[in-house]
Order: sequence, then structure tokens, then C-alpha cells
Amino acid sequence: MVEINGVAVGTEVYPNKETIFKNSICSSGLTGDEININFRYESDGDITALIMTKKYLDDVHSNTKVNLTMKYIPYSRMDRYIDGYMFSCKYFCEIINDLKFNRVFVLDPHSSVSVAVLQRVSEISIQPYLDKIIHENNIDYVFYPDNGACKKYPEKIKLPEHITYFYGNKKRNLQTGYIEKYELVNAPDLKDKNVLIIDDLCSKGMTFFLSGSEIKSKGAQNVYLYVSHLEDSVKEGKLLNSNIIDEIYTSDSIFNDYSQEKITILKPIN
Ligand SMILES: O=P(O)(O)OC[C@H]1O[C@@H](O)[C@H](O)[C@@H]1O
Repeated sequence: MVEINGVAVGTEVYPNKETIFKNSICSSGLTGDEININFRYESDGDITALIMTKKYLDDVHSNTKVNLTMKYIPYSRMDRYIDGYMFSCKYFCEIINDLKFNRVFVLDPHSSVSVAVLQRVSEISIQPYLDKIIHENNIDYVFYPDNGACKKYPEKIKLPEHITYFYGNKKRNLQTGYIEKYELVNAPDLKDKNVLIIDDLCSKGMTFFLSGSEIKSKGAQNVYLYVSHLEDSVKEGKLLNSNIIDEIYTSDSIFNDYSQEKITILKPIN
């Protein structure tokens, strides 16, 4: 989904599935010094819509600065050279650079690779989300479910002084995607404690099902999960039908099913 100043672009298609890119939004008054594009990845077609929209704005509003908000960066997981695979994260970010946005705003990117490639990029902080969740749920401990999260978040977020974190180790088979082994590393006494798991992405939720199960088996009272980007595929996994996680919190970056019990989509930060 692509919006120009809050109005969706390209919502109709021709019979052959090409999108009808109308300019009604633009003719109904695009004034001001800056235009804001909101890009929410739902499918690869949204990337076409983004390219068309920026090209259109360059054409008819060539003197106006155009900002892009792209909370979830598509292809951000394909963030290294792997033999036989395309380095899609790099290529996608280069396409964004080629479009020459004035500023690009992203939320909690999966790794440092995307922000290293993207130009004129700023990160929207997830701190206000975490402060709210920690406060409202009387969190005792924070848990980072894998090495990636454990490396990233201590540098990125500030926990209240009384809260310490512990972390987990997972071994995923890259061919099958299956998690073959999961263990808690430095777990404190969790009896009757409230734990918040923090990570960037949830796909089918297996990482959180396994880590949450381990945490609950150590006597934790409530286990909450914050993920910046929640994929729809979470509905296909075990997580939502179990009692392992008491509430999942996420941003509106890619998840938009407000009917799900146990999932809170947090209001945009700014
Ligand atoms: O376990 P699922 O939900 O499938 O995958 C999510 C995990 O896989 C990683 O890319 C994410 O950073 C997260 O740790």
C-alpha cells in the first residue's frame, strides 16, 4: 500500500492486473513544501506503486521535497551474500536510493545492512513503545530471543534501571527454516515474574513459541512479546493458539488485522 499525504494510490486494476495509477489525489491539491509518502509492504506490487508514484511526483511536483516512511523494509532479511541467492536487501535499498527521496524513515530494521545501504535514512525509535509496554505490564525482565536481538537492542534501547535482560540461543536449519535447538542462556529466577520478549520480526512465531515455552516452564507468570514487524503468517503458526504468550504487541508496519485477540497494534509513534 502506497499513500500520498494519507491518500492511497493505485487501488484499482485493469483486467490484466496492471494497476490503474490515477492522479486524483494529486489534482485534489498537493500543496506545501513537502510531500509524505507512506509505504506499507503487502506484496511486491507495492514496490511498483512506489516507483510509479515517485516518478509521477518528480514529473509534476519537481520542486517539492518528497519524504518516504517505510517502517518495514522489504527484503531486509536477505542481507548478505549467500551462494546461489541474490543479495535482495542491497538491491532493494539501491532502488530506493535511485528514487532520490528527501528523507527515508524506517522502524527497527532487521540488521545494519539496510540502513548502511540506504541514503538519507533515519530510524524511528521504538523506545516509546517499549516504555509503555514495560510500564503497563509491570515487566521484571526483558528477554532477547537470539544472538541478533541480543547484539542489537542493548545498543539501541534503554531499559529502566531495575530491569535486566537475559537471552536465548537458537539453531535454525537454513535449508528448511526449522529451529532445531533452542535454549535459554543466562536465565534468572523467573518464578512469578513478568517477562517481555523483544525482537524485530515475527514470521510464523516458532522462535517465540519455543522461547516463551522455556520461560513459562521456569515459572514466569506472564510472557509478553513485542515485535516491530508482525507478518500475517503468524496466524499459520502455533503461537496464537497456545497460551505461551499472553499478549503480542506490534507496530502498524505490516500487520493490520485488528480483530485478533491477544494482538495489540500500537498507535504510530509520530
Ligand atoms: O520464528 P519466526 O517467527 O518464524 O521468525 C522470526 C525470527 O527470525 C528472525 O529473522 C527474526 O529476527 C526473528 O528472530
